[in-house]
Parts: sequence; C-alpha cells; structure tokens
Amino acid sequence: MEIKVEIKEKAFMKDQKSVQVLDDIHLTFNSGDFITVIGPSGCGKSTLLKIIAGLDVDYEGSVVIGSNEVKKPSIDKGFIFQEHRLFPWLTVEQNIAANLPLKKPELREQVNQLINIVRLNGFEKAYPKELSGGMSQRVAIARALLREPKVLLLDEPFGALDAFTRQHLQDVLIDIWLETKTTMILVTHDVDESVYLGTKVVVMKSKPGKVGHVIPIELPFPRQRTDQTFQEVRNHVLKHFEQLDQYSAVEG
Ligand SMILES: Nc1ncnc2c1ncn2[C@@H]1O[C@H](COP(=O)(O)OP(=O)(O)OP(=O)(O)O)[C@@H](O)[C@H]1O
Repeated sequence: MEIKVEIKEKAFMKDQKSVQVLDDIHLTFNSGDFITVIGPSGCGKSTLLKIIAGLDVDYEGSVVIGSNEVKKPSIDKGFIFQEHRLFPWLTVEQNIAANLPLKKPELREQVNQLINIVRLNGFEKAYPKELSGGMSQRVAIARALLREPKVLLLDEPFGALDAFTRQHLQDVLIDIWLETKTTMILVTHDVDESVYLGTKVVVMKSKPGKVGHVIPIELPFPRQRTDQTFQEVRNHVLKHFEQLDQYSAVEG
C-alpha cells in the first residue's frame, strides 16, 4: 500500500498569528517500508505523523494511502503514542480487545497470538497498574495490531523507557514487522534507533519543518549495533545532521 504525502503548508495559530510548522513536504513510502523520522525538537515530526494518521486535517495538501485520500482517523491506521493510553479498569487482554468481543473464539485466538508475539504470556489478566512501562507499551502495540492496520504510526513509542527495555522493544517491533510486513512509520529523537529500525530514515530540519534527506538503510535484519557497517551507516546519518547544522538539537 503506497503512501503519498504532499503537504504544501501546515500552520498553527500562536498569539493570534499564523506560524508555519511544515513546508513543502513530498514523501512517498512503499508498502512494507519501515520509515523512521528523525529531527530536532519542534521540527514538526508529530504533526507530520498526525496528518498521515488523519488526526489533523487542517493543512494544505493531501495524504493518499493506496487509492484513498486520508480525511479522518480509521482502524487501518494504527497509532501508538509515547505514553501507552491503556484503560486502567481493563485487564491486558481486555485492553487489547477493547471494543471487540473477546468472547468470540476467533478473536480470543487472535488476542492469544498477539500476547505471544509481544511476549506478555502470564499477564493476560493483569491490570495496567501492575505492568512496567515497556509491558504497557507492548499491550498498546498488540491492541493496534489486532486491528490489522495497513500502516502503524508510532510517535516516540519508546522515548520514556530505559535503554534496556527500549532495545528489547525495538527487537519486538522488528520481529512483528518481519512477520506481518505492516508498513511502519516511527518518529524518534534517537539516531541509533532510526538506523537500527529503518529501511529509510527521513531527516527533518526545522523552522519551518522540511525534509532534509531521505536516507535508505540497506543493512539486513537483524542488525547488530556493534558491527562496523552499522557504525558506518550511523555515522553517515549523523553527518547529514551536521550538514543541516542541527546536530546539537538531536541525541547522538
Ligand atoms: N496544537 C498545536 N497548537 C499550536 N502549536 C502547535 C500545536 N501542536 C504543535 N505545535 C507547534 O508546532 C511545532 C511542531 O510541533 P511537533 O510536536 O510536531 O514537533 P516535534 O518535532 O514532534 O517535536 P518533539 O520532538 O519535541 O516532540 C512546535 O513549534 C509546536 O509548538
């Protein structure tokens, strides 16, 4: 499912003045791509993701997924936020099913499979308050995947997690992507994460937000951070930040 993003302009009102946030963005993603979007704080990454999700339609331009123009949010576009947004009064399996009937045997089977995929076996009946941040985020991912989205949009999903949990969830996400071939678009502050996960890294620059570079990452999966080739590609991506003179605003 090809995704075509054409944003002529996106502005917000601030102090009764219009502030341009995104300017002249043209991006085309192929079905099954794992896109990572990186750029300095405030360059408009989340705004771009919300526009692709149909959560923000107040802009000049269009987003087309397959043959459908995005006009509103829908279940074919899963969205994972930095914080998990689980229902505190529902168990893990109920949170995954949410509005779908868990009593239906086929659905129960799908939920069980997803619990396996995100490695939450044994926690089916647990409540969100009994889970760590990483586990909660895995529930949110399973909930989105149950809807079999054509595209999964992830806004700094691991930003609030410790480095160990973050690396673990990156591997979980890669496994899911390899298995389902769902198109993923993930926003991050972390260059390492963008190179570890992405088949293409979109490097944005700010004021107003524009696409600086789109860098294909041709390393095979699973990737090894310690490999020399990984380090070379990572340095290549970092160099592009330096060229954009915005390296200081981004975590190395
Ligand atoms: N609802 C809004 N109303 C007004 N301004 C907004 C709104 N949402 C975002 N902005 C502004 O738009 C700009 C881009 O915000 P956005 O959250 O998209 O950036 P970002 O690159 O995702 O930032 P970060 O990396 O810090 O999360 C910022 O200057 C922000 O203040």
